[in-house]
Amino acid sequence: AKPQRLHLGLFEIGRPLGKGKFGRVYLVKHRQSGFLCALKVLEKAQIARENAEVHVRREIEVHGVLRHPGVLGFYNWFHDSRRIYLILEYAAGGELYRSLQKEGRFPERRAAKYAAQVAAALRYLHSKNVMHRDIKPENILVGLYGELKLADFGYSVHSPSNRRDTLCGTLDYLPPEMLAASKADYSRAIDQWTLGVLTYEFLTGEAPFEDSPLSTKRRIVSGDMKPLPASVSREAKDFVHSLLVLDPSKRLSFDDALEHPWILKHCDAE
Ligand SMILES: Cc1cc(Nc2nc(/C=C/c3ccccc3)nc3cc(N4CCN(C)CC4)ccc23)n[nH]1
Repeated sequence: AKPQRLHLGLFEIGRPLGKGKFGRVYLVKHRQSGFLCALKVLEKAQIARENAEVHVRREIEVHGVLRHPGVLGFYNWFHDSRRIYLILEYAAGGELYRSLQKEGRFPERRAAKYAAQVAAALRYLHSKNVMHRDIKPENILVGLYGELKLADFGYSVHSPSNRRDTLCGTLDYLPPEMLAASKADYSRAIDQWTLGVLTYEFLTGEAPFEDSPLSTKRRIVSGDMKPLPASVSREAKDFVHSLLVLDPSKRLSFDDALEHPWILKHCDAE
């Protein structure tokens, strides 16, 4: 049969799940199949007011090509005169940051599993030359089986495959380092740092450099993170410290992170 155009009538609207910047997210059921999805409703007027057309276009363009168990599914989208509708995967476990808030911090086994899932999802994003740029517990949802799903690709961009094609004019005068690391490498290093911050937060319930605004900056640039509690294992400390390295080129790669003793200790035995 000819695939019919998508419209709101195809869905039975359920409870609101949350309110984002440009509109609400609802739990909905696709009437025909009974399939549960999350419908993200964006008000066009609100998008225009915030001059966020590019932002929304990017979210659709970037999220639309991603398919990975650690990335929230983006099924399709449609619009009418007043709104844009994104049909997204329904993650039945809710928001990760609420679990972290409620439990204070996670046991090491759970923190290690989560860190491995985020590392695998980030490695996938980079294989697609996508930089998320906004990884934090607030942007991570939990699936039905407790698996993590990176969500909210509004800030993400397709990082150019390498700096060369973003440079105009001759390459002759460029210093080696400008040609050496491609943009993707830089964004990889950014997400490696973020994985370190996230893992620290899983283990302690706090961010490693959390302080008053001024001293947070000072702490970050000097790599002066708040010490992990003595109760945290040596392997966990080593994992976090291998990611929160000031020199971007010296941070643990996602491949190495997934082979780290702390991860293998907790992730082998399913
Ligand atoms: C896009 C999406 C969301 C989603 N699932 C859920 N989103 C949000 C909160 C969503 C939200 C959206 C915008 C702004 C703020 C929050 N809250 C949820 C809460 C859930 N429950 C059921 C599980 N309980 C432990 C906590 C409450 C389940 C799924 C949720 N799947 N796909």
